[in-house]
Amino acid sequence: MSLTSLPKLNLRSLILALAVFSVLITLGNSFYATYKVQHALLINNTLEANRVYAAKLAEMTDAFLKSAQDQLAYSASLLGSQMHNKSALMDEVRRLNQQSDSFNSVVIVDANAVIVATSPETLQVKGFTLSSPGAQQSIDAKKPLITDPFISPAGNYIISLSHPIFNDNGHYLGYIAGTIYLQQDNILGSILGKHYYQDGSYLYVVDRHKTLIYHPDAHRIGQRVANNLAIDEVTAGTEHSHTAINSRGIEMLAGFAPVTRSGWGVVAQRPQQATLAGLDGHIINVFIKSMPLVLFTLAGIWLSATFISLPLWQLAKGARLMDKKEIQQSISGIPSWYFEAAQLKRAILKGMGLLNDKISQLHNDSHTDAMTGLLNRRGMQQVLDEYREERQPFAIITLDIDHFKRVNDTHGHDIGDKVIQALARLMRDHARKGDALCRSGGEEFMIFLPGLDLTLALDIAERLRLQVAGFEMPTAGFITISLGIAHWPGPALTINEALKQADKALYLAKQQGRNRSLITESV
Ligand SMILES: Nc1nc2c(ncn2[C@@H]2O[C@H](COP(=O)(O)OP(=O)(O)OP(=O)(O)O)[C@@H](O)[C@H]2O)c(=O)[nH]1
Repeated sequence: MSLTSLPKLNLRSLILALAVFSVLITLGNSFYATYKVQHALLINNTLEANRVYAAKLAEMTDAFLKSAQDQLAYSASLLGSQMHNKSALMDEVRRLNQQSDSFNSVVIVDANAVIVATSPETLQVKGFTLSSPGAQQSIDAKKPLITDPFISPAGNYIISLSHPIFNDNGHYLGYIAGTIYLQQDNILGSILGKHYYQDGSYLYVVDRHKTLIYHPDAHRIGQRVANNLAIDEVTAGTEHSHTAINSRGIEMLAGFAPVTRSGWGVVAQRPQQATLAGLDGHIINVFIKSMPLVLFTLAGIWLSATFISLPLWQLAKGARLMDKKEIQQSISGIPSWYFEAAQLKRAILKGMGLLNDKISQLHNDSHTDAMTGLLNRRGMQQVLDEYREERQPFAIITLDIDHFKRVNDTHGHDIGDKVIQALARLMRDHARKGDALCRSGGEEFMIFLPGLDLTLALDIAERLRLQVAGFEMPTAGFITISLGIAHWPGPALTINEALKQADKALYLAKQQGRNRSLITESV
């Protein structure tokens, strides 16, 4: 299909299409940008909130460990002189265990790794010689210690905070330890579990070997976590946040902070999907809220497009109907309020003016005899048609120069032409407004006199004849004319018949000696 065969679009549709396209592109662009900005904002805010949250909890955990170690240090300082006093030892472990919720159990172990006192006593491990790595760690260290997780003699998975006991001479007597049962209710749960979020958010704690020591899913405690960037970084002592894939393959927004005292790491995380869940709804909400303004804008564009294109549309419509008579006036009335429309209107009106002049000139030319300026046969026919249509009665004078051949023969054709032109001038001088003067043949003329009867027409014919006879033609001198007169009364007679009567009268005038006017009423 060629371009020219496509249906033509109008200017208003084009402006509308362009404006609507621009509005849609701008809207799409701003929604996309809003979505992107909100997306980044939500993720960054969540990452930062999780980092701050993890840092806060790491700080709280650190404060708890310090307080617990201070408590153990105090007890150790009391026990330096009491290691032989079994009841004092029992009182102290009971006090420590019951006075606060810091520990699940408290034990005192002598230098030979034998448990000498426990609280609660239900543990029934008193007298038991410890061989667990945690116990050995505490004995070997001989200094305050937070152990790695290990299995206690009572079968609990624990970590232990211990403090060495020395006598006044600085001799090592053993240690006092508070334990935290990792897989049961414990102080870490009290500190960390209270802050549990909704919508899939959770936090966990790893020790310095990346072993989970606190996790909302108790089954996971004791597991070592590999290939987790957040854990790698937090156990290296870094406080930060970034996305990480959890053990179930879910993308999480993780914030993490180290607990410096123990080398542990606290990780707080939220599923990325939960963070972004509201975003689509938010964007749809923005879309719905912006709709009234968008529709208002589109209506404004539609009105503007109509207003802008109206003058050009009216001019184009006018130009298409240029051949209609009244169109020039209606084009003049088009309000062309901007430069291009005003110029086009001017050009169209000017073009139409020139065209009309040309047409009327051509019309005149085709209806006028060039030599005399009188009507030619076509012009004559038009006048007769109008009379017939209007049923306008008229008188006919047909006239012919007498012996015109002689003028030509004597003075030449050019002088003959001048005589014809002079006669035409005389006829015009004698005519009333409304008479139609025609050159019907070489030296033959006709005059139509609307509304006149035969008598009046005869008078006029006579006056013209006398005028011509008394007028000296250039070079040719005096000439005479013969005239035949008839009348068309209306549809009772055909115009052709009336013309024939006039011809007949002229013929008779010639026959009767020329230079006369005759009436014939019937052929
Ligand atoms: N100069 C000139 N002569 C014309 C023109 N038209 C016709 N004639 C001449 O007019 C003459 C008419 O001659 P005829 O028809 O014989 O009639 P006449 O000589 O006028 O004689 P009657 O009409 O009988 O009085 C011819 O010689 C034509 O050549 C014209 O436009 N110019």
